[in-house]
Amino acid sequence: MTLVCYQPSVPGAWQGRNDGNDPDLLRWHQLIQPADISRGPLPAVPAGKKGIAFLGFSCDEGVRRNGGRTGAAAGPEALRKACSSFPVHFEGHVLADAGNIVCEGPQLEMAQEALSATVSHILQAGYLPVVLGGGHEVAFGHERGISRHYKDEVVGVINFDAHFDLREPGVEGASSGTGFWQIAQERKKAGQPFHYLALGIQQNSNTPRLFHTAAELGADYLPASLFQQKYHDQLVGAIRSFIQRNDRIYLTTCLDVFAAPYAPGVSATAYNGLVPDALFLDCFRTVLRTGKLAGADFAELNPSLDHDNRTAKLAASLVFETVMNYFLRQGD
Ligand SMILES: N=CN[C@@H](CCC(=O)O)C(=O)O
Ligand SMILES: [Mn+2]
Ligand SMILES: [Mn+2]
Repeated sequence: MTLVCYQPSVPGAWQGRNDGNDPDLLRWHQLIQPADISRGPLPAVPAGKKGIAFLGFSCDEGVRRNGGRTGAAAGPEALRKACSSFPVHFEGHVLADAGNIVCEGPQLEMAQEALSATVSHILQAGYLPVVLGGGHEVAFGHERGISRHYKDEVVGVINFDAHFDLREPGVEGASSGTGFWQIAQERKKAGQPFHYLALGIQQNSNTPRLFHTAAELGADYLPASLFQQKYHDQLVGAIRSFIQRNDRIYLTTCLDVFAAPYAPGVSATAYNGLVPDALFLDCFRTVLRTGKLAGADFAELNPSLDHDNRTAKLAASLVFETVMNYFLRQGD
């Protein structure tokens, strides 16, 4: 595959604790298969098994254009490190590392196009793409790649985020805050519906204009204030009914949806964000267990602002959830 902005995974990206080579001692770094997809195909997935391909999106330009605190370009590297020592609780399934799409300087649109092409290549190879951001401008490229692959299907977008990211591009163009508005426009052009569910929206982080745009575009959202145990059934019910309206689901998690003590390593921290507790996990797993998941990503990790790697570890735990639920989901 010919690719711009592409770098294969660097040697040493996956390193961690080693307890030995017996199958019941293995960790992800011992099993992951690095692939240079500019030179050859991803490894074949054995019959009856599943594959997940990680892809880094190393980019600061979206957050820079959005006036935020840059540093998310180092997110993929930190996330790989934080995932490296996870134990292997599955057999026969393939974890591959497809490398990185790198945004050089201001070339955001080119990097997003490369991301889109690579995501659709990964899907074509029978893998689930799990994209490691990067700022939330990762969403536009990732979703375009999924929609490119699932041309005739309805792809719903589920975004765990404090923000709508429904801004219209400004003088500098697209940014980390415009992704879902851009997706809505593309859907309109193609005569397709825009199905968008934002979870964890903060009133104190979104202008009335953004709430208005959300209403105009027919976006669904559940505010952060609803994330209380007493609303458990309402939350899970709303997520389930959104999923039912779609053939495929693109899941994106903006790490600033979490409260600052859990996620200090993001551009825009939220003092009153979600707590990554059992209630959140139930909501997150409801999406992962649908059988419709077409891709997942984790955005806005900024290692230069992190404390004790806690944001990286939280994001890595969600990657672990994604892998476990995708590989071990019953009924397919
Ligand atoms: N991807 C982040 N988007 C937010 C950032 C807000 C901020 O930097 O305060 C937004 O555009 O609203
Ligand atoms: Mn956000
Ligand atoms: Mn966001």
